[in-house]
Amino acid sequence: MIECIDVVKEYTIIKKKSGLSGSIQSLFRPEKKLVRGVDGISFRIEPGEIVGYLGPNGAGKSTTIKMLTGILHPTSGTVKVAGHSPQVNRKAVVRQLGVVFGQRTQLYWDLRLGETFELLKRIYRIDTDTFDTNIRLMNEVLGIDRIINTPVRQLSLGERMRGDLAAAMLHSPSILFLDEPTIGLDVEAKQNIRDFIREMNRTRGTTIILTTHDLDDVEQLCNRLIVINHGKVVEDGPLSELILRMAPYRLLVLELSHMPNEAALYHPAAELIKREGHKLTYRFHKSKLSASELIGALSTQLPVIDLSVKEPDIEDMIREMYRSSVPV
Ligand SMILES: Nc1ncnc2c1ncn2[C@@H]1O[C@H](COP(=O)(O)OP(=O)(O)OP(=O)(O)O)[C@@H](O)[C@H]1O
Repeated sequence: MIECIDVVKEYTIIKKKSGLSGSIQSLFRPEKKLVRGVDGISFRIEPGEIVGYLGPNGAGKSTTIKMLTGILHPTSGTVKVAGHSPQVNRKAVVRQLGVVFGQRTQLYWDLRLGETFELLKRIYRIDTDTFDTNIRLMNEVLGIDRIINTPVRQLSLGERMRGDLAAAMLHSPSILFLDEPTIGLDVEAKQNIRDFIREMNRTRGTTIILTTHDLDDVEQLCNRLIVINHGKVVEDGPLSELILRMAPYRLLVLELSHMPNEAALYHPAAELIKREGHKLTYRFHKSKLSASELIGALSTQLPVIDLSVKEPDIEDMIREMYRSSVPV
């Protein structure tokens, strides 16, 4: 459904020279340099997937999305969306796509939200039945009816995002690109947006590609992550697999009523990594031992009064992924 094969995108930049004479020289005899925004990426996304497309700033996420939507042409390699090249057959691709940028609205600032929708109906030539059905659905999942008569410029950030998402879905696209859809929103508004994304994927089978720096989005929504850094794909797989590979441990924290003898603290498959008063922290390998097995075994030999299991921190894991994928 979406395919990139060995895609490279080069940008030409003017090399800046230092000092006033350098600046003047650059003006008359600019020295050009090629930089790679995307450097040979390949992946395939099947219909109905929710994929997190992650990477640090400047990794090449926007460049990829722009090529998939036909805004940019790859320098080399193949890009296919729903069987079409976005560069050759942009119209056919655009019909399949909804795109939302969290940082800037695609709505018309001076129109009421409802008027914007009417305009999009004409631009996309959406038939009245489809339009009415979609407006009804957007009312149910995004509460659009409460803001439909408000001029776009008066909408709050969360309302505007709901408007943008509804606008992107009016022509029933099969693919939705969401660029930072929860940026700047409060906890409740973020939750609304995530519910909407899940709902579109569940009820309509919409394929969703999400670029985000919000790891709660990733945890709550994405079946799969593609991580890029310096224009190359450095990870591609389910979040659970990445976690197991990058952070295979869990922690069990036990609080005891009193300290028993040393031998009782021992478990053959878990390492006691911290002792603070009557509080003990064990580290164990997730694939070798379940938390309930460990809790069962230790609570027979220890006077446990409280416990908690801690999962590895996804933020740490992603940070490590970005750090370790820097080319030397
Ligand atoms: N128009 C352009 N001209 C020159 N270089 C560009 C251009 N657009 C992007 N780049 C460069 O290409 C690389 C990838 O940029 P891109 O915007 O795709 O990254 P990104 O992952 O979307 O980053 P961010 O998270 O900051 O939005 C960066 O080094 C960037 O400086």
